[in-house]
Amino acid sequence: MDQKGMLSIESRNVFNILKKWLYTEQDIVFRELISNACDAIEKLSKIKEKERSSTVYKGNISVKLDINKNCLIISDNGIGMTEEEVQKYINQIAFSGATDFINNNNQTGNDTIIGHFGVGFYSSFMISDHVAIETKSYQENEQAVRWDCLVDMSFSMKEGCKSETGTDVILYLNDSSPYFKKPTLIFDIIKKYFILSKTEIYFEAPNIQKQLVNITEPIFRLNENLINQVEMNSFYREFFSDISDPLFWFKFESVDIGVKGILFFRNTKNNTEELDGKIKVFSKGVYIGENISELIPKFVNLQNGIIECDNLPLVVSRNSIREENSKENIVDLINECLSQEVTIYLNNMFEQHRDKYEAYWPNINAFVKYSILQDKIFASVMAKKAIFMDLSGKYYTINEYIEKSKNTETKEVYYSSDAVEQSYYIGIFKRCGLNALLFDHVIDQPFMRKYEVINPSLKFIRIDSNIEALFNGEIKEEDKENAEVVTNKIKKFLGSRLGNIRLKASSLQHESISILIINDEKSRRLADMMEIYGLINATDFTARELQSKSTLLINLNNDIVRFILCSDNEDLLNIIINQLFDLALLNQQALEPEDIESFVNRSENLLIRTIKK
Ligand SMILES: Nc1ncnc2c1ncn2[C@@H]1O[C@H](COP(=O)(O)OP(=O)(O)OP(=O)(O)O)[C@@H](O)[C@H]1O
Repeated sequence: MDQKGMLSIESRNVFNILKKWLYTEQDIVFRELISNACDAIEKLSKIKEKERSSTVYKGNISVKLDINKNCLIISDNGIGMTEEEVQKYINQIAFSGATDFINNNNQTGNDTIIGHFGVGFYSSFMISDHVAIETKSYQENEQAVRWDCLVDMSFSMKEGCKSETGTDVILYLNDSSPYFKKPTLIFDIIKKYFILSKTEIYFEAPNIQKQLVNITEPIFRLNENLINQVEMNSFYREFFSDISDPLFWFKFESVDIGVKGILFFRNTKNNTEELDGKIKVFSKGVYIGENISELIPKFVNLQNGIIECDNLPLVVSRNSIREENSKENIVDLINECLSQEVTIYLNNMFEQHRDKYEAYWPNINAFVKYSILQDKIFASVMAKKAIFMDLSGKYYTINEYIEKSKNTETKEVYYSSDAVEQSYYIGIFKRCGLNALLFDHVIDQPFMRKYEVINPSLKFIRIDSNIEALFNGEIKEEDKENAEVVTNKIKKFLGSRLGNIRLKASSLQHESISILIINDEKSRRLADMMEIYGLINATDFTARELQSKSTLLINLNNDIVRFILCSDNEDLLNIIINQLFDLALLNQQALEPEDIESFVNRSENLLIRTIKK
């Protein structure tokens, strides 16, 4: 029973296996055949280089849809094949000429020859049942070869009639082929995969004049100081189909891992853009994918960019990127490199061009904060570089703000989450010479919580919460009795309207404040969370009130409050107390719709009283 030997393969099934396992999209045919043509050109130019040939060699590829002959022809003026090479590399599936070429021509591993499995050519049977090759080798005295193969794997070889060096791959298509109806499908595929190919690729079809498809010398590959900004912007807009110019861009290169590229920061001021940007990855000039999650850190994906890494294979599946390069772990290296490059660039801008950083901030604000929440490398440097505008319109980092503000010991930072909703409190702060930061982007809340976790001694307090201490509110011994009288009167006239709101009378330094609703920061945050998770309704003030402990702060130093203290006019007290309470609710955006009518009536009543006086 003991046996040794080579496994055999039923060759007639090979095409089916190739079609099913390796190739799922027809795009692959064009990618493989044009890659072969690029390889053939690359090989010939390397040979010419080595021979120090005096004639200038310029490779080019043309893809032509011929409706009369029902075929698609992919021609190159590359190295071509001898009869022997067709026998070896085409008639034997899974036999690549790439390794032979590198060995025979003493090439180093860092060339840009693409193929290596020796199967790509056979993807052509995905769209054609009859494939032919007309080829002539660059070698002198070699006869041109014509090779024909049908989908049943029967082939014939004979002397060809090609007179120029190079190869034509001819795919005979069915009448029903979609490409005859819509030749632009081919144009779009070539553009997608080979837009950055260094070799000129032309396309020609009935009713479509021969035209260059790719950009052989894209502007972003130029040395940075040779780049014209206007041309760069128009390249960007076209390449990424963006209506706006980029905010800014930077190029990067890591020689160690063989990766280079450019990142464009998107101008998101219209807020109509898709959340994710487009990071297009190319290997040896061929497009291999967009926003590949293994390669690109999630936060970098928010921007647009081009990454070129010749060490990546033209993968069939994304997972194989990781497997193929598991030794070098190129995926992780590229991922880390991108995190670092973005971090270094923004950190340098913060450190060296603060004015520029601040000017871009409205546009990069959400990106920087999201990235801090997402990426450890980025957060380790940039968490301290997030800036916030204060009430006077100046930008500060949290640390800068704490250092300059009065609250150094307590490290309490007051903030407004909505300058319109909290305008009354902002007004009070400004009147009292106090300052606060604007945290008015949705991402500011999670950012703030993370910042507090990292810096436990720091507390963020919303401008309408726990602010009593700011006004040096205190209750003197001699005021205690007055405080009780005022509180009782207010309780009496507000009755059930007070709900859960507690009362507190205090002598505040600032006389202009009469009564104020103050929320407890902790319970308000809890209520906000419950609202986010749908446990309470945003418009249900009573439910919110139950969750957020609010206090009605009464300023004994205010004239209206003094009037309440002294007056016995129950009718007037009722009007004034309810009016003040409605105003306090209004300032909290919490005046319920059913109370608005009585508020308006009471206001009119007060006006009539004033007129009659
Ligand atoms: N246009 C061409 N000009 C010259 N030689 C070619 C051309 N197309 C294919 N060949 C030869 O045929 C070989 C097999 O091609 P095939 O596409 O099947 O595999 P590959 O390109 O080597 O590797 P891969 O499977 O990764 O594409 C190539 O290595 C090359 O030697």
